[in-house]
Amino acid sequence: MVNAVPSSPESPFLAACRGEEPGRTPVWFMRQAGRSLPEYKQARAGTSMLEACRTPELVCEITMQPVRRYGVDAAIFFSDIVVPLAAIGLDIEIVPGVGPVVAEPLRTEADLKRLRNLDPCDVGYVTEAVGLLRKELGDTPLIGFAGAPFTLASYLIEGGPSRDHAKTKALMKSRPEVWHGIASRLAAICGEFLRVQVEAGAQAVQLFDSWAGALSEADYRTYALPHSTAALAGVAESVPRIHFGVGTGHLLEAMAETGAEVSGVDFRIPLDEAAKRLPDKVLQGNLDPALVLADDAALTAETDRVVAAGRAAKAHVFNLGHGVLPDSDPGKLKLVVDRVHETTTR
Ligand SMILES: Cc1c2[nH]c(c1CCC(=O)O)Cc1[nH]c(c(CCC(=O)O)c1C)Cc1[nH]c(c(CCC(=O)O)c1C)Cc1[nH]c(c(C)c1CCC(=O)O)C2
Repeated sequence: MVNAVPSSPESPFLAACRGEEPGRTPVWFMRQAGRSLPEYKQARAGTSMLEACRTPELVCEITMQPVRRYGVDAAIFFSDIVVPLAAIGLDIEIVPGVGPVVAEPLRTEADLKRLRNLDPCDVGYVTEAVGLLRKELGDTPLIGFAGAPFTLASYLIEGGPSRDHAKTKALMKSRPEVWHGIASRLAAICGEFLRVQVEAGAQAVQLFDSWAGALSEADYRTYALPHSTAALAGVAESVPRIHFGVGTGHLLEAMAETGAEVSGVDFRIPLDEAAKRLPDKVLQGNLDPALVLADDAALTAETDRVVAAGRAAKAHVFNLGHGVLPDSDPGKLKLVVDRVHETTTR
């Protein structure tokens, strides 16, 4: 008889995502790779953000940096939400300190044809980088991700980052058929981008609808929900799906209707309150990223509070309520990881 290969130790992150009781509360951070790490700044020196995303060895190195330094329970693939848009030929740049900037914003029906489907060959560097990472990561799971249609559309329609998303909302209301055309094409692109990552070996995905909080619940349901649902459908049944937005307390139930197994909660809503509203969902969150800049006593107390509130959920994946701020001290993030692990290991 052939000896069975010892199964790898159960990942606390994947167990929690499935709604099972993990051996400890898993923790990872949105934007855990990036400017808060000196080794990131060194690795990125002289390479533009998009160029870095297209260089598999560099993607692998940068993705691994926070895993090595913090001992987090999951890695997030180093890329950006606009990578698939640049890959289909849109002229997009990521400007340091600003964000994605689009040379010719989308505004009219004629612009629809610029949103062609994503072919896996367009992002061969993603497939290659995920393959490298699976070997490097061992038992640590890799999270793939994409931007949701509304958040991507906002960059494409506004031409860059926007506080009020005014042009996007105006287009939505005055030309709904153009809006739905743009958003459904973006859904196909981000669904394909997620599929590429999962097929290459990502064991979970996160859909970032960072700016969905700018919509009322009624508008979210009409203009965003169907497209986010379509984007996530492509990887349903294959891996756990996390869904996240900022300032989306009024949208928790509506966003949960996309079918994602895990609901990201930003820091404005306590996890125990979110758990009451979403009893069937695994919750991810929600330490205020600003607290990482507080003193150790305040940071530890707040970490403990989030862990305690998370016990009300079906299962809890500890995270920040939004991405790591660039001024964060990596030592403080390590303190958070260690505290969560020490206080929750069964
Ligand atoms: C809205 C959004 C974007 N990109 C992303 C979102 C959704 C998440 C969120 O709400 O923050 C998603 C993203 N962007 C990046 C990741 C990598 C994985 C991770 O560690 O989380 C992820 C998951 C790398 C990145 N994406 C970007 C950086 C900084 C680039 C640099 O180092 O110069 C990183 C590490 C650039 C980027 N790209 C974007 C912005 C707003 C910026 C910041 C611009 C700046 O302040 O310089 C668009």
